[in-house]
Amino acid sequence: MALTGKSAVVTGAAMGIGKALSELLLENGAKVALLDVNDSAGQSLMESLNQQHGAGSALFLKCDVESEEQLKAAFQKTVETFGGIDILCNNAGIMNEGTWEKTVSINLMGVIRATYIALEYMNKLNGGKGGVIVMTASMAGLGPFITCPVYTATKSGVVGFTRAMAGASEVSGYGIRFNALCPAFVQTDLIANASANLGPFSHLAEVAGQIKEKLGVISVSEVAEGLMELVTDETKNGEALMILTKGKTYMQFPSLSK
Ligand SMILES: NC(=O)C1=CN([C@@H]2O[C@H](COP(=O)(O)OP(=O)(O)OC[C@H]3O[C@@H](n4cnc5c(N)ncnc54)[C@H](O)[C@@H]3O)[C@@H](O)[C@H]2O)C=CC1
Ligand SMILES: CC/C=C\C[C@H](O)C(=O)/C=C/C=C/C=C\C=C\[C@@H](O)C/C=C\CCC(=O)O
Repeated sequence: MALTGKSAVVTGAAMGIGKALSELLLENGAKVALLDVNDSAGQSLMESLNQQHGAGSALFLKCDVESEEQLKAAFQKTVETFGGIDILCNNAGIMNEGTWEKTVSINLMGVIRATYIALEYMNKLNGGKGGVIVMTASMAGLGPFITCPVYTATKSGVVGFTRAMAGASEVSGYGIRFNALCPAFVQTDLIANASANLGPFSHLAEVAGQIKEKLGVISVSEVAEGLMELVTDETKNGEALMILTKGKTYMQFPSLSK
């Protein structure tokens, strides 16, 4: 999929991985709706990106993925502004084992909620043009990350939802590809604040640090490059792309049909 003239929605776009995803999509010619709860960061990012890429290239919309109403309004405004939605990056997420219900609400329910709203515009069966939906999951979605069981559960759910939607879309003819990005540790505020957010597993903070030391930390740009592969390679559907310090590789899942 060439990106020139395409329009993308990125949730959690104001900082970290979402900001890098948005920047790379714009650099490749897409228009981007930046959805985030952080009003000040979102507004300043929009102004900066529009200075770099031309007025009207980026649109910040304050939006909490926990809110059906705010998501519906943001998607509607995106379609009114850019003419449609070709790409959705379900990126917004937190890691907080102390407020685990909120972690589930944002990381898993928010992904499902945004996906279903996007389908109203993207699904060819609804008159849409099709496109691609990429979830920012995690390596913790592919194997248990013992210091944050609820975060692991949300990311495992995101991977499962992505793969099931990929199959449903292919069989139904939605014209939409679904893929998951599964980074290990990435240098953002999320991991900078992680040890304070382990809740009942705070005693395992040292263990988390040891895993991080062992696996290393990657840059947000490396994650954004992975996104571009999943967005532009139209053969990719139902994939989980692992992004590690040693490079990118696709998860090989056991086949249930054999
Ligand atoms: N940093 C890491 O090591 C890794 C992060 N991830 C995932 O990447 C995604 C992005 O995380 P980071 O960039 O690291 O975090 P971050 O904390 O740097 O950025 C997250 C962004 O999402 C926004 N956000 C939070 N709750 C929101 C909500 N309810 N609605 C809308 N926006 C909201 C924040 O305001 C912030 O701008 C998350 O889903 C995270 O689980 C996955 C693997 C590794
Ligand atoms: C304490 C910091 C918490 C979260 C930070 C960040 O958001 C994140 O998601 C980091 C995840 C890092 C996971 C690191 C290792 C996970 C290892 C195993 O659980 C999965 C390993 C292998 C499965 C895939 C495979 O190679 O077969």
